[in-house]
Amino acid sequence: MRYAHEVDKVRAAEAALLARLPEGTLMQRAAAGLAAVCASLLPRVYGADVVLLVGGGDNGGDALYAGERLARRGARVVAVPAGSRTHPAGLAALLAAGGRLGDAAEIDTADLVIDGLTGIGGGGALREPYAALARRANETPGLVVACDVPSGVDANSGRVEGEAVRADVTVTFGTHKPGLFIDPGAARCGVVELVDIGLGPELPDPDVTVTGPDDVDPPLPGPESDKYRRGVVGIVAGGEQFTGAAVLSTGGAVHGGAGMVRFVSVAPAVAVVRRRWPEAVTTVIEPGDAAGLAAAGRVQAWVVGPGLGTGDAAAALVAAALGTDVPVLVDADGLTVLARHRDLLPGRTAPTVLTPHAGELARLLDADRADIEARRLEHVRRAAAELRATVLLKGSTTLIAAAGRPVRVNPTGTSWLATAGTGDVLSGLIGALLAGGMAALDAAAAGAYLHGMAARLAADGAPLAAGDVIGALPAAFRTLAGT
Ligand SMILES: NC(=O)C1=CN([C@@H]2O[C@H](COP(=O)(O)OP(=O)(O)OC[C@H]3O[C@@H](n4cnc5c(N)ncnc54)[C@H](OP(=O)(O)O)[C@@H]3O)[C@@H](O)[C@H]2O)[C@@H](O)CC1
Ligand SMILES: Nc1ncnc2c1ncn2[C@@H]1O[C@H](COP(=O)(O)OP(=O)(O)O)[C@@H](O)[C@H]1O
Ligand SMILES: [K+]
Repeated sequence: MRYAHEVDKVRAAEAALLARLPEGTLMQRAAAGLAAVCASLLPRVYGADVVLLVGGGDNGGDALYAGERLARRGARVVAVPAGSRTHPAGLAALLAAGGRLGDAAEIDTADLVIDGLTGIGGGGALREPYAALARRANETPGLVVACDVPSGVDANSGRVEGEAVRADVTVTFGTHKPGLFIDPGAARCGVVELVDIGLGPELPDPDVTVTGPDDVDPPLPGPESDKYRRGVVGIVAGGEQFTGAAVLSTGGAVHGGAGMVRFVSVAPAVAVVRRRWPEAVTTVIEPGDAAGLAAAGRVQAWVVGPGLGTGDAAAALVAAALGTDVPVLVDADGLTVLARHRDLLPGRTAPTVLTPHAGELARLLDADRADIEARRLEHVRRAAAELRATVLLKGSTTLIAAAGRPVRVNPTGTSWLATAGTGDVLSGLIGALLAGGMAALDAAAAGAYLHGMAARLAADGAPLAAGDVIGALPAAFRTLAGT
């Protein structure tokens, strides 16, 4: 499992390690790793044109020492300083190895550019001349290798406020930084290579982990299984007018491995679901009939909200589901209802999973949507703590938080998922995994992984419809070992 640490943890670990090592050791380890990756990317190091973009801090120092190593192997290395200060020992080493100082125009013809403008010390939008150098590096036909973090990307959050380097490869040191995994920063990194500088023993538990195939462990049927033991998921979705969300959520559950799907709603939604998913066992209720929900039969997890509406009838059903002692996933309209009835959450004894997009989370937290999108990690953590739930924040990087646990980042998504109805599929899928007995955080992470994988398989470079994601769920499950 790949993992990441925030900057303060990295600095503390570095300080602990530095205290035991001769001065400069860590920077030399970082530079050696960076130079080795650069050398592996060049057809030939000897004679290659390498430009170093050198900021005023130690990130620039790393780039200078990596440049020294490449110069010693015969590369023509030019340093372009951006700060009022340039790491003096690093610059001296580069010059002694045959490197020289140059200007920004040399970026245009470089075979390889090393971005050493800012690393974990960067903050806010890049100022000039840093920004202009980043812009120019983004236009060069040569390779761009970011040192530690692409400059302009906030290492903790992935936030990009102005110009940011778009790297082909990012060579990061000691541990990953969360911003390398979270968009928009993640999209600037290219391939991420981790260089071991010996930090491991000094590092605390990670702040963020990335779900890998080995972490996705959905319940599988065995000889003892029957439909009840595999898990019955109850879905409360759709209304008089909106029936599509109900169909999609039910489809996600049917193909998500539920032993049985119970669908509970008003007559028009039940009619449509029954036609599309004869596998579902349906119950017709009057609008807002909480007793009807309770009488639908035993379930091991509820999904409530897609297409439900946001009025009093919907609120009664959300309250009824949250009043049970089984896991409940609240999505879509259910979240809008919850924003007005936050009192429904604290009394729960069973797990609650909330699956908002940024707009829905903004309503839940009384926050600004743009602020949530800019600082997704911070907000998803805050939501999990304040709402006492597992919170899955949807969007171009799906993040999943539960209090006291590392935030999970989902790596499988694709921007083709940005189409109406795909979120409804996700809710049914996670509901099925909850009903199958998975813990809330694991179910949400596994659901996001399988959903993103299904979308990739279904899209294959072309637009997809939400229904295609359902159709590709079996193929997504098959990508996991052991299924
Ligand atoms: N610690 C260690 O042991 C190890 C650390 N290592 C390396 O050190 C890096 C951290 O070095 P660091 O702390 O010196 O910070 P760094 O990333 O160079 O940034 C500071 C510079 O950026 C500038 N700057 C900032 N924001 C800016 C903006 N918006 N726009 C423009 N400029 C801006 C800021 O300017 P100032 O604010 O001073 O004017 C200052 O000059 C780390 O990422 C890794 O590469 C490795 O060698 C392994 C061992
Ligand atoms: N730019 C994007 N890149 C990757 N995935 C995205 C992007 N935008 C949205 N998604 C994903 O698409 C789905 C949309 O869900 P949602 O917003 O609830 O839509 P709906 O309510 O129409 O079903 C979520 O899984 C979300 O993570
Ligand atoms: K950098």
